Amino acid sequence: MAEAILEVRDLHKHYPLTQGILFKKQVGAVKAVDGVDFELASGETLGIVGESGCGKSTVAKMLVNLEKPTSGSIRYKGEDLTKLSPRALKAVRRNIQMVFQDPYTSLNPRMTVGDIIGEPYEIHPEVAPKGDRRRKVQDLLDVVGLNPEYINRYPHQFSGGQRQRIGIARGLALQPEIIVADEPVSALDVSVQAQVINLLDRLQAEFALSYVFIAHDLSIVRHISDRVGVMYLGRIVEIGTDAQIYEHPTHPYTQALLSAVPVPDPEAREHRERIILTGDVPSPANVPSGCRFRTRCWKAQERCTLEVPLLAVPAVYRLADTPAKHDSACHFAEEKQVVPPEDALAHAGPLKETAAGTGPAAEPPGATLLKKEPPGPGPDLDLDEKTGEKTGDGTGDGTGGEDADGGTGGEDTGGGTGGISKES
Ligand SMILES: Nc1ncnc2c1ncn2[C@@H]1O[C@H](COP(=O)(O)OP(=O)(O)OP(=O)(O)O)[C@@H](O)[C@H]1O
Repeated sequence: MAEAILEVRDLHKHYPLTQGILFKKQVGAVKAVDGVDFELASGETLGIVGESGCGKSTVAKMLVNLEKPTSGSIRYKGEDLTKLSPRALKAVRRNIQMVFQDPYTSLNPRMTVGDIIGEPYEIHPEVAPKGDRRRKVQDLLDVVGLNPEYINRYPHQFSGGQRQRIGIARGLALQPEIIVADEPVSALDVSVQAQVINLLDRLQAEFALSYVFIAHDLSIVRHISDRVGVMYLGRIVEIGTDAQIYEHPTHPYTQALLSAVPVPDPEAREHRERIILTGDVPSPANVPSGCRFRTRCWKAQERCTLEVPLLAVPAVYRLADTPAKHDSACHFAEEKQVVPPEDALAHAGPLKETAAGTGPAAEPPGATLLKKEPPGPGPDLDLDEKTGEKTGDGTGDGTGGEDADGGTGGEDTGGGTGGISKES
């Protein structure tokens, strides 16, 4: 891995739970983030996936200093951001910017697009002197595929995809090195998601950006990420390259998540195995002892109640030369192919259907059920990208009806196709 630009160690965010009105007494804590470790190399994309409530957004907020960690360190080029003075932090923070989930609520409706994108210059005037700002903002609009002439328009005059482009332009304004994107496409129409993902891909190459890309959609994360970390209840339980995680997962939680990913090939879909987890995710205010996944894990044994599994290469794979050799926080980590490898989909034979409890413990309470997934709809990610992305010239985001010109439909009928592509 190239040199780490960002290093996160033992990061915690605990929100106190208090009781009493006059005399508040802490009676517990919501352990939103409870010991997260990862590195981000220069120029790479680290995807973070996990179910709602597992702490992804809280990690993102701590990376950009919107939340203060309870403990742990966040090192940017070796400097611990949690220990910097406010003044030093302000200078360093410029290099780590965030793109938010919902472009409908994250842009101030009373501000023009020019003011929204240029607002960071008020805090960091050294990046763009006053006389230069309008031109800089217009350049940014152009870079994200919007017409620079729309600088005086308001957010409501843009479609969802266009608004997210505005959010991305704002994120780029201070020329950061790292972008933390928290579910950047989940509020968008599926037809627009691919365009925004492709834009992020292009910008990464153009500006040598490193991304922390947070999402719950595993297909999108696989497409954009070089490495992927899987979060469960405030911790990363497995981390590795996208091929290691998707094709050679060793943690039961990752395997269960992957088994729910839609498979486009009907034949592969019919033969793949579906793992259905029983029970709910425990409350982050009441985390199970030992392995936090044990209450839903079909492999759980007594050891899992007593010992917290470390995020490390499992002993069985330590000396092996296999893609299963990557960090996994499970006492009984074991490789299991859940989805056929991307390039083998066309030739995939039937995946063996195994019974729950093939691990060390057979059929414990709360066992996972294994059954074949009924044939369902294919993936809903539209892989076509429209090349004509500027508005006002008859092209746009494909959402229809939300013409930045106030027109109807029309603008969103961009021409050629691109499609998501990834060099591996
Ligand atoms: N300010 C807060 N006070 C108390 N609890 C909080 C606070 N912010 C988040 N939490 C709790 O911390 C946990 C993690 O929340 P977080 O938003 O980071 O999860 P997430 O994985 O990003 O989920 P989602 O995808 O739904 O946003 C949740 O249980 C949430 O209720």
